[in-house]
Amino acid sequence: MTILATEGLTKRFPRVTALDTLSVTVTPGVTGLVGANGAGKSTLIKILLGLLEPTAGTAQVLGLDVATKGAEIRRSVGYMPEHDCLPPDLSATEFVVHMAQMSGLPRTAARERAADTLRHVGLYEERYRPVGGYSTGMKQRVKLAQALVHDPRVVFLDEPTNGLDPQGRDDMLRLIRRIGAEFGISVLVTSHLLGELERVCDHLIVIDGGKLLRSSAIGEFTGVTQTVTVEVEEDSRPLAARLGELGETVSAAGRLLMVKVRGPETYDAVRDAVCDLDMSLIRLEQGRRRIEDVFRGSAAEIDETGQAGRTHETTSAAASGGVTV
Ligand SMILES: Nc1ncnc2c1ncn2[C@@H]1O[C@H](COP(=O)(O)OP(=O)(O)OP(=O)(O)O)[C@@H](O)[C@H]1O
Repeated sequence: MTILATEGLTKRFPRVTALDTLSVTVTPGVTGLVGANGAGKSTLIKILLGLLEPTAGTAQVLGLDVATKGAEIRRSVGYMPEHDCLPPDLSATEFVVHMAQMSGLPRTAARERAADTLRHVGLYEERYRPVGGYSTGMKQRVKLAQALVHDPRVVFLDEPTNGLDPQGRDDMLRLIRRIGAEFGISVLVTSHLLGELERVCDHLIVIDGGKLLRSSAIGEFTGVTQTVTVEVEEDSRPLAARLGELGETVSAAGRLLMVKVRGPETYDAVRDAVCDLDMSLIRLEQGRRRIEDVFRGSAAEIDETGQAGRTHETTSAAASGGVTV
């Protein structure tokens, strides 16, 4: 089943091409859309909602053409916009009930759904207070609640962790995971931070300058590496030396040793060396690549394909944890 698909999607503004012949397919689950600021993420979401007309190309959401079925798409899709858009004098309840009614729910059903949804996003106690006095994290939850209140099949979340502190980010990421896993709603979530999408998504789409860099299942980004991480209770330097004598390639990262796996004999060598030195093994773990490492590695590849140097900057900046405006 396809949640959405674009084919050659292009959006040109007078001074910039925001989307450049983008062809992607999204299947059910939680999909991350990652790219630096200005990569074209919000533009794509607005086109998918039928709020912005593409210059060229086509797109469908839930099988509906964005060019002609915008209103129908918006009935089945929830949208959490990036920027603050909440009326400060209304309470969360008043606002979310209003949004539910706008989606066609009768008043009583709207009130019930709003109460349920606010409880799901963790805003039950404070729901009668005016939104203007809320913290950023609480405002993000109200925006999320209004996107969910009409029981959509899909939600588009545009930078939901923006402006949140680490605890708020963790809470929001957990909520996003629950929306996908427990409520069975497919999620398209954007971020300029690769690391946080790695934690919640099943699939990742990476764009830069409006072009597709990569679209893959998370497992394909983070497949196992040929490195094993070894941690012992004692000073690890004698162990590194011993493994070196046994012909293993070892590098140290703090108190951890990274040992290149030649084959099963590498595991035997670690076991024997730890025993010989009478050490206590805490951890022996096969390495998994982090998405950020994949992009560090692929910067060279990208350059070879002749893409603009900007791509390199984007990926390295994203790899270091974030890209700012
Ligand atoms: N209405 C508009 N008119 C002119 N240019 C626009 C308009 N909307 C977006 N752009 C430009 O299109 C490019 C893509 O913008 P977009 O907002 O889609 O990026 P983004 O990846 O969502 O980044 P951000 O997270 O900073 O919003 C940017 O260069 C932006 O300045």
